[in-house]
Amino acid sequence: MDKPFTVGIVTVSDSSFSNNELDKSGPLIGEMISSSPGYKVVKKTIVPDEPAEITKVVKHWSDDLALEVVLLTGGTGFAERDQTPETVQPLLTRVTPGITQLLMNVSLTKTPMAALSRMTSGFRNRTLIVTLPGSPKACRENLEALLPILSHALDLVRNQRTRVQVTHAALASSHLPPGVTVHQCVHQHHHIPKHLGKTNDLNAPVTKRARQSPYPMISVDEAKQIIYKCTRSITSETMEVAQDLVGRVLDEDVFAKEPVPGYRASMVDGYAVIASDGPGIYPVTQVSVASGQDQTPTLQSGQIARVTTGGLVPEGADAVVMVEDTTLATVTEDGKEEATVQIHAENVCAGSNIRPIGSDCQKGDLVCTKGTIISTLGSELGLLASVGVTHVDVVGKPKVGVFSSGNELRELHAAQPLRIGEIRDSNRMTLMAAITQAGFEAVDFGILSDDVNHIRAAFQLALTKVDVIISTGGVSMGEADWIKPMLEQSLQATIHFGRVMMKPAKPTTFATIPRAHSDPCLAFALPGNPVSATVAFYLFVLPALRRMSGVIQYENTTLPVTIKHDIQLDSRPEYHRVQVQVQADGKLVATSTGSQQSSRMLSMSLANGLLVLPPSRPDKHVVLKGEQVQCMMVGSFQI
Ligand SMILES: Nc1nc2c(c(=O)[nH]1)N[C@H]1C(S)=C(S)[C@@H](COP(=O)(O)OP(=O)(O)OC[C@H]3O[C@@H](n4cnc5c(N)ncnc54)[C@H](O)[C@@H]3O)O[C@H]1N2
Ligand code: MOO
Ligand SMILES: [Mg+2]
Repeated sequence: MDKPFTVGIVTVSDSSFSNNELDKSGPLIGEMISSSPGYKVVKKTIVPDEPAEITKVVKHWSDDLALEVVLLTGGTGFAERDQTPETVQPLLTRVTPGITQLLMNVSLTKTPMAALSRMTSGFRNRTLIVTLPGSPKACRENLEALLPILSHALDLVRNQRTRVQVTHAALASSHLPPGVTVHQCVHQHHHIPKHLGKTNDLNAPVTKRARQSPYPMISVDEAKQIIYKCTRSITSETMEVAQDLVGRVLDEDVFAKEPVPGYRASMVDGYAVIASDGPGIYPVTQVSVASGQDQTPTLQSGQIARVTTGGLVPEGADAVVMVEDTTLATVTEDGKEEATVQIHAENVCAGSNIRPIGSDCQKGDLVCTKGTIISTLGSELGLLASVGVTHVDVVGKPKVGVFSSGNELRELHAAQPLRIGEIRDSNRMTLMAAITQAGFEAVDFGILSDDVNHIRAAFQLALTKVDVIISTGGVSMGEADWIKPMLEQSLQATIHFGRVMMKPAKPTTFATIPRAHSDPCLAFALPGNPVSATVAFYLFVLPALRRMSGVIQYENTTLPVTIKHDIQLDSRPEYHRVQVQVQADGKLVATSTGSQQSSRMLSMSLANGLLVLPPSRPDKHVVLKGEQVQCMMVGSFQI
């Protein structure tokens, strides 16, 4: 059985707020919902007829708690304090006039007085919000009308099936299509695209294209959060403990397979003794150089054994005396061996200079926890090797497909010289290198022409081969910018955002493309301008790839740097390319790489950091030489 739909109930009423006993509608709705299978009331509250209070609870329940339904009762009438509909309406990202009309129609069949109720309904992202009248009777009638369609409506949202996919059969039964699991669907889309207008129709002529972008401009932080919500780690795989494990993230707790040391080992070069024998001259009856042995020899009282550091301490011996605390007494006839040695050390304690079995690590001890990154320092690899762990489960790594798009693009290595209007495809070169350098597999899907069929076919192929697709070009307002409409109209993708308030890379687009037999594919449709594509890669794609491979420990590290000259601020928050250097006094100083045109790859090639500059304000147009600014490091320092 699917998990129940989560419901929150808000009673909006000044009087019920001051005396909770007066609230009859809230409990009634709670009872009706709770007694309907498939729902769970997870939140209930009473607020006064105050827009700020209503807004706070609706936003919190939908944005933070992600409830699937919020039902409000009260405040829908004509009294001056009745402000529920006008408070809720601006919070909605999509209205559902059909639901509002259904409720009104049902109410009107009961009484014409229903016309005096101002119900409203709609979605705030994935939360359905319905304002019901305040009277218990009207609430009951409305809910009776709503409940028969509610679960289907919520099912569509939860599973993100599109209108095309919703057949009458699907309406009659709430079962999912074959091959599609609830799990897949739930993770498929997290955000309903909030188009401000109509996206371009793939079949429409240029005369019909939108002249304003229908995609709202969101902040970089919002964009990152959206991406992270859609980002899931790749299924784990078992790998041999070896160098190529570096950078991988353990997907299991790992326990020692063997104790370390596995035998009583000497900590020093010297003589294994029986501590109670005390100082004196003793025959050297055994030699134990650190090496494999078939059995443990035994030492009798009155004997000593010569041992090396890490060598096996014979049975019976309980301490090792350092060679420095002994002298040679006699040698064998051939003069090649020690016959007897004098032990000078006094008051030797039992156990001294011996590492007992398992004293470094017991068999079964936890040595590495799930989530550990096998670091380049190699210490985790050494640890695993030391305790006999030969294989571990690690989080898989996403495969990344890369396209460039644009009729003007030519392969660098193409035989013919460029014709007028043509340029070299540099984006694939940059991105493939950056992906590989970051430790991910990059699959080259070549250059796409600005032809919708070509673009669609290439994406369809990539969907079968990779976990993440990065395309560049074709995402802005031009007549050949087909990527967004193609994603939505041909691949039923959800475009989670299509513009970000930043410079460069404003038209950065992020979508998830559903697939029948696996998780949705993440698609980053980056702008064509080479610098825009590169910055967007470091800012959005790389952290997502890392998360998919289980790395959540670090991303987009920023450091405070001192700028070496004035920099003009842009109206958009800007990622200004700089070269960061470490001064002799340890201070980090940043020099701009010059003109920041998003076409100018030179501004990127010299950079190892991106200054995170705020947008200009009337009182601040420039950051001055000597000011400290946060800088996102994308490369290493020249020290
Ligand atoms: N009317 C508007 N025009 C533009 C806007 C806008 O908001 N309104 N946004 C501008 C911004 S900002 C950017 S960034 C670009 C993004 O354009 P697209 O993503 O649609 O990319 P294209 O139009 O295909 O190409 C833009 C530019 O980049 C060159 N390019 C493309 N691919 C490559 C490649 N693989 N290697 C090297 N260079 C490439 C292409 O030739 C163009 O010069 O849109 C602005 N326009
Ligand atoms: O955002 Mo665009 O990337 O300025 O050039
Ligand atoms: Mg364009």
